[in-house]
Amino acid sequence: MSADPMSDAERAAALAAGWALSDDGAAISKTYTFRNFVEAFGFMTRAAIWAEKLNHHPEWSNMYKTVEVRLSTHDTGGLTALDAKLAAKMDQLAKG
Ligand SMILES: C[C@H](O)[C@H](O)[C@H]1CNC2=NC(N)=NC(=O)C2=N1
Repeated sequence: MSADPMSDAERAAALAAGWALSDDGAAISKTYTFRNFVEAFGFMTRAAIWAEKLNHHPEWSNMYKTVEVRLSTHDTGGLTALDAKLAAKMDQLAKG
């Protein structure tokens, strides 16, 4: 699936939503903190379903009630519109 490079507007929106840009500009990352492990894992379950729908998958790790997420488009080695789309969807899903 080819994806357009992430636009300046999409990057600004992600940063405004609390995502951090990597030093090389090729990824964005964010740590979500939930009330407990079950809510953290429920978020991951919901996000996994959407990642599969988008065919765009996060690099993430879960420690108890936190979920660390890193998004990048492996096929292009940088940030694309798919990363912006998945980031926005994850933010929405994190609200429960
Ligand atoms: C073959 C499969 O469609 C590709 O490997 C997809 C799967 N999920 C993906 N996820 C991410 N983050 N980047 C990709 O380039 C990517 N490519």
